Amino acid sequence: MENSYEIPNKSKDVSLKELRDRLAEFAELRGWEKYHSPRNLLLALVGEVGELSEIFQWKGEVAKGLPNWTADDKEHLEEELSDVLLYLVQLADVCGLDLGQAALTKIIKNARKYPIVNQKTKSTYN
Ligand SMILES: Nc1ccn([C@H]2C[C@H](O)[C@@H](COP(=O)(O)OP(=O)(O)OP(=O)(O)O)O2)c(=O)n1
Repeated sequence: MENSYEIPNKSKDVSLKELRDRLAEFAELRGWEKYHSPRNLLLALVGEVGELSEIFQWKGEVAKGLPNWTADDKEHLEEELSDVLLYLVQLADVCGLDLGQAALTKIIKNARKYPIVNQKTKSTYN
C-alpha cells in the first residue's frame, strides 16, 4: 500500500480505478462507509459544485489557461475540481458502476448523436 499522506509524483498517470480504490480505503480506515450512501454522496457532490462555482462567481468571463490568476487561486481551483471528481467517483462506486467505462461509452453515444458536419456550412450552435 502506498503511503496515504505522500503527495504523488506529478508525472504519474492517474486512473479512475486508482482514485476509486484510494477513496474506498480512505472511507474504510475512518469507518465512514456507513455514511457514504448514494444520496449522501450526491449531496456532498452538489455542495462541492457550489464551492467550485463560487470561485468563478462575479468574475466575468475568464480566459482559457487562467493567465491572470495567482498560483494560490489555481491551487484553490484544483482542490475544488478534485472534490467534485472524488465525490463523483465515490458515487459511481457505491452504485456499483464502472465510471470510466460508462464515460467512454457515453463519448461514443455523443459522437453518434452529433455527427461531424462541415463547419463552413453548418454548426451545432446555429
Ligand atoms: N465524509 C467524507 C468527507 C470528506 N471526504 C473527502 C472528499 C472531498 O475530497 C473532501 C471534502 O472535505 P471537506 O468536507 O472538508 O470539504 P473541503 O475540502 O471543501 O473543505 P472546506 O469546505 O472547509 O473548504 O474530503 C470524503 O470522501 N468523505
